[in-house]
Amino acid sequence: MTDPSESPSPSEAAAQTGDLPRPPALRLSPQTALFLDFDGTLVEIADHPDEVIVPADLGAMLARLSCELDGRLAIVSGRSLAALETMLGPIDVAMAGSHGGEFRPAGSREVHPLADPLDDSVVERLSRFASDNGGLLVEPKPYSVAVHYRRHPEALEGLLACATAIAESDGLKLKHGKQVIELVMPGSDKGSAVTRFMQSDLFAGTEPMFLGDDVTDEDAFKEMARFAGCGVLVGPLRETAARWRLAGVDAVHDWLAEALATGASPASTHTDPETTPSNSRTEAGHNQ
Ligand SMILES: O=P(O)(O)OC[C@H]1O[C@H](O[C@H]2O[C@H](CO)[C@@H](O)[C@H](O)[C@H]2O)[C@H](O)[C@@H](O)[C@@H]1O
Repeated sequence: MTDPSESPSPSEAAAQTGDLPRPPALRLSPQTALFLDFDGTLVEIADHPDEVIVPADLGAMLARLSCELDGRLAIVSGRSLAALETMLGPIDVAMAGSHGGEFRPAGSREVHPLADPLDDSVVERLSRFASDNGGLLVEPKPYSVAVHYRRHPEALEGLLACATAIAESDGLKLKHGKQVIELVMPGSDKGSAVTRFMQSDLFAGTEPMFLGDDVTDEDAFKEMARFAGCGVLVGPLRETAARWRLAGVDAVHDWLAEALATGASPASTHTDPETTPSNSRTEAGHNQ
């Protein structure tokens, strides 16, 4: 039998193989909390935000997982809660939207703001830039705004200058995601969203896992350390605070489906002694 103490930790394995290991099987135990990003994690990236293909069974699978975890599953997205509900239908799953600007607990459709709304003039100024530069897509959300340059890569430099100027004059935070520049209220990100959930009675004391693909998910990966949890990078390897990696959206679906097929295991946790490091979980750059 393998002695777990002789198995490499994720960071040792990463150093040996140049990659992050696959996460251990998800166990649907009372100690587990699960946080899932949406775009690039649960659905493949598409050319336009409205063009993503949502698998027909995704909402039902998430609802089942949430039920097995007694509500300790949350979708944490840059999208608005309204957009997530349009994509997934009226499922009873906890969600945080607009990069931590708003959230709703499981079992409720009531939206709780976590940030102040953006001033209308922010969207107006970005919309002016967008229409002057070939019609970039502006996606206003209740607590943030995104400008997509996927179809206009030539506009990136000007967009960055425009958004940086607005961020500085209005005291906002700029996020640069996948072919998108976003402005959000300061203090609002995926890390603060995770903390909001982890401080609730339902999530308190559990070990969280956060699955995400984008650099905006790094705030949440780093926050995992506060709660003895770990991040799972979805997609190609890059510099990250995540400890594990799944190759892409299909691998995420398989990993979640395996957990449902195996069923609840009340006495166990998702922690796997062979892959869980005993040292600090925040160290970044181990895959540089
Ligand atoms: O946190 P997420 O759930 O990953 O949301 C991040 C942003 O996702 C959406 O934009 C991204 O996905 C689009 C559809 O695949 C793609 O066209 C775009 O280039 C990506 O940036 C969404 O529109 C944004 O509001 C989210 O912040």
